[in-house]
Amino acid sequence: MNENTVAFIGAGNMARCLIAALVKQGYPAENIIASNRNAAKLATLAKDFGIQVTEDNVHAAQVADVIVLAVKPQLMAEVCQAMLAGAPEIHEKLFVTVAAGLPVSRYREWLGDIRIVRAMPNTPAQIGLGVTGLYPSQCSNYEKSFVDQLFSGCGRNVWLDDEAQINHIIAVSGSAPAYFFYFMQAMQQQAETLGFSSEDAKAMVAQTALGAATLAAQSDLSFADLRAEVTSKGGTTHEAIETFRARELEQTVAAAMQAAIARAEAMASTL
Ligand SMILES: NC(=O)C1=CN([C@@H]2O[C@H](COP(=O)(O)OP(=O)(O)OC[C@H]3O[C@@H](n4cnc5c(N)ncnc54)[C@H](O)[C@@H]3O)[C@@H](O)[C@H]2O)C=CC1
Ligand SMILES: O=C(O)[C@@H]1CCC=N1
Repeated sequence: MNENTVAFIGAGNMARCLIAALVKQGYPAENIIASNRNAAKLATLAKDFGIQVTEDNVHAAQVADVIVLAVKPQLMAEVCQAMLAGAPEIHEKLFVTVAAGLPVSRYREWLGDIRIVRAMPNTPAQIGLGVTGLYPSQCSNYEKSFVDQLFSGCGRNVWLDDEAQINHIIAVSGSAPAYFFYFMQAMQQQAETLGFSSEDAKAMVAQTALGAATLAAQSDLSFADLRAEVTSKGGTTHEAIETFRARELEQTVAAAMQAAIARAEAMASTL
């Protein structure tokens, strides 16, 4: 499978995470090509990972066996239509898209009756600790297993039977690293208010998050039971948790996740 050439169309944050994971898992760098409008990003990718780079999307698509679409959803129509105009034969290749919101039906309007996997990774992919939702359409078993391998270095893959679930995965894992970063940012700010240096505050918050996440991932206990282990009756944690509860943390989290889903659904109809 490693002999397939993989082209990334759009070489921003997400493409960089995926390329980092691929190269780390031993995918041959010479079989990866990234195309981008911004030459500076390409130079950094070439230097960091030894991959091929180009500013010509059509060239990248032509030399590839698998084309990973990684531009912003708002640019996807223009990028796909320009690629197909430059190289009509590419509609025979396997496409993977990481864009939020856009359904398979839109790609078929732009590229013809293509075989495609919608993927929803997240940024911890770059250190092999990501979650990727995958929804295949008209793909062979070989193609599905190739895509599974492509994302396996990113962390955990979750294959979906229903395309609507991709929007749910956005809320649960695609967008979710940002929720945790926001929570950690708020904690760091308060730690600094308490007198810790910015460096110490960040290190303490990150280490606590790492410890809690690792413990939760390795434990058979539920999140509620793990929380109970920390919470002494009449103690400090109880006061903190009751403050979150009084300010409706659970309802806030649910509303934020529903807002992410609603945005993805709106993108499907407006882009
Ligand atoms: N950042 C994230 O956590 C995640 C992002 N995604 C999806 O990944 C896609 C890319 O997002 P990011 O990497 O965050 O954005 P980004 O803005 O970092 O990367 C997009 C790249 O596309 C390049 N570009 C713009 N027009 C182009 C063109 N005509 N041809 C070639 N390259 C062009 C830009 O220069 C930029 O480097 C989006 O569709 C997003 O929905 C999916 C999951 C997670
Ligand atoms: O914010 C976004 O739209 C993208 C999709 C998931 C994470 N980032």
